Amino acid sequence: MTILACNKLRIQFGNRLVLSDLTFSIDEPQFIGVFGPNGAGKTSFMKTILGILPVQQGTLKIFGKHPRQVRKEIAYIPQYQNMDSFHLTGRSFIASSVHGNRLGLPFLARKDHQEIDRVLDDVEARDLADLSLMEMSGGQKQRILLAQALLGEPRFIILDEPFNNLDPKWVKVILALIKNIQQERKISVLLSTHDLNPLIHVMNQVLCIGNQSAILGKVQDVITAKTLTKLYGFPIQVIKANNTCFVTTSFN
Ligand SMILES: Nc1ncnc2c1ncn2[C@@H]1O[C@H](COP(=O)(O)OP(=O)(O)OP(=O)(O)O)[C@@H](O)[C@H]1O
Repeated sequence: MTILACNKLRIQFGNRLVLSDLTFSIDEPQFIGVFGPNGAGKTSFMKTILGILPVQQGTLKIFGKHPRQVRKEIAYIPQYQNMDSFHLTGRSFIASSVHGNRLGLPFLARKDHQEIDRVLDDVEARDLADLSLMEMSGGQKQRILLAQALLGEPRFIILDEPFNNLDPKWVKVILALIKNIQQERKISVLLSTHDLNPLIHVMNQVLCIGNQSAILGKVQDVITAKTLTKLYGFPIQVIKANNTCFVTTSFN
């Protein structure tokens, strides 16, 4: 079954055209990295998949349906989440959305507690269950957010720049967890980042967004100096070495 299909999709805010004529499909569960300059439309595209932003022109189908019809099957970790203001433990934070609601602590049945334990185990975070969010590091909070996203066993997970302010060790840990879950459950992951390098060996395909358009393809086909320089409108170098490639800029 086709997972995601866009046909001549256009995203626009008033007169500001963000993306136009997007046509591509994802036909099997994959890990897809989303890459592109600031303001290119990565978040807007993700919000359109979620049905938060309307499709203005063209079509976008997810699991063959309109985004709003499959909302419960898609988990979303937005770009900015200030968890410091919450006087909650990891478990309480996850519990606050166990019934799909985001605010307030619901009464939890035994099966809800089991579900919370399950998602904590999924991200190897049982030790964080009783720790206050205020005491957690960025990487620990990211694991709690991921656990919350796994409630209800989503078929599609969208993560908008989850690695902001994380050091390379935590990026590696979180990325390995996500990749493991994606492969084991055969679900789809769309993850945006400004640093593509940690994803090079993890993603199946990359979606490069820029210049009001997007290209989906294998890393070796899409991550080239020519393509990225065009999408960024700025010189980008791609250095290939030791079976990997590094995306970099020249500031000279
Ligand atoms: N609700 C909105 N109303 C008007 N313009 C918007 C709105 N949301 C986003 N935009 C504009 O649409 C463009 C794309 O924004 P978007 O946040 O999708 O980009 P992005 O690729 O995610 O950027 P970044 O990498 O900086 O997070 C930007 O020019 C932004 O100013």
